[in-house]
Amino acid sequence: MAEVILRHIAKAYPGGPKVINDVNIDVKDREFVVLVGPSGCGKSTLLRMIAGLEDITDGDLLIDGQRINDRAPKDRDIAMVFQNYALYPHMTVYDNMAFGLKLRNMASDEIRQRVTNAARILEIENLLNRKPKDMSGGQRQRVAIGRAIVRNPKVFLFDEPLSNLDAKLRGQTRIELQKLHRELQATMIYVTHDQIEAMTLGDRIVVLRHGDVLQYDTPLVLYNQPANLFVAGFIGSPPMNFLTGRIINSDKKISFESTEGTVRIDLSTSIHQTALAPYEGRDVTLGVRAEHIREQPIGLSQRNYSAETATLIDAIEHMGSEILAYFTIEGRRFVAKLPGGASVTFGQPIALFWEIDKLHFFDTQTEQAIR
Ligand SMILES: Nc1ncnc2c1ncn2[C@@H]1O[C@H](COP(=O)(O)OP(=O)(O)OP(=O)(O)O)[C@@H](O)[C@H]1O
Repeated sequence: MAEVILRHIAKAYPGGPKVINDVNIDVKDREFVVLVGPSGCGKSTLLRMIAGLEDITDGDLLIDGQRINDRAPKDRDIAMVFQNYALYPHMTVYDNMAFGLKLRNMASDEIRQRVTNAARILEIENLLNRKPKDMSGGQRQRVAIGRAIVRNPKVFLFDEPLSNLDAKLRGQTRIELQKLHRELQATMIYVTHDQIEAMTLGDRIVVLRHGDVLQYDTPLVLYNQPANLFVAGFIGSPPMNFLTGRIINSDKKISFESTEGTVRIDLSTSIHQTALAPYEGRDVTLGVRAEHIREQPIGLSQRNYSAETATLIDAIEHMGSEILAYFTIEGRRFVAKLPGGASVTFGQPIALFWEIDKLHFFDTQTEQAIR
């Protein structure tokens, strides 16, 4: 069992403002939770507080119900894997992995068994006699993870462990980390600034900004029901398209009209109607994902797509199975994800349809989703 609970956790560095404000997170036993957010949002600070490498200014940190705020890092039964691997350059892989166990006076048979087992899981058995300088970045990263595994900790912490790897290796290692998590059945907390890494690895994801948790939920909920503009724009690739405007109500028909009036969408038969009714006359921001803009409204019932939006495609990216088609509305760049076979040409006028029930609306002032 290893359940980690952060209750009203706050952090201020000496003489500075708060960099973590009242954070509440529960990580269930065996869960893989990812902390994600832009640079400086406080994710490393939060992880280091869990590891015991930073003091906690306020709040309670509980592991399996025990408050461990003041417990030394070595007594927390937590292992951390760092971005820069932090291997000892003069030691072999075996000794790097065995070192922490020797310090704990573990019997050498037990050490050998643990190191061999970790090396098998990570498929680095043939590297045990190498020194770090004679290995690739990906291999060094495995050794760093192996050093955590041999300790058999209650909780694994990862601080951007893949950021020194090239794109291809990052992709492969992501899949290996998923397998590792399944095999070890351990609680893992993982920090990254990369939303794709967060989406592919996390059972649940904590989105942080300026030391606040903006949403904590599963990848699919973050993607399909972002709680606010920030999460909507941060999660997803390509990012969600946004258009500012207001809700108008004429002849008892609710619709969205963009600020400059070039887009008007009848919402009167949509799922948004009830939630948007109180917003009549107010500023809202419409969000639409690239895959919900279509070249043709095939497969949608009539009430489910917008009147066509006539536009000019100003850039095209052929991805093979799909085409990213870029266009501009009221000075904002939009992107539509069209099927690979779609006949779109640069500079040609095109009519695009928006899936109405898949649109998102946000209160422009509070930035919160309107539901
Ligand atoms: N030792 C320190 N003393 C004072 N302020 C610090 C210290 N370490 C971090 N900070 C500040 O705390 C805030 C959060 O930093 P932190 O490193 O946790 O962010 P992060 O989200 O991990 O960013 P990055 O992705 O760039 O590593 C930042 O504003 C940073 O400047």
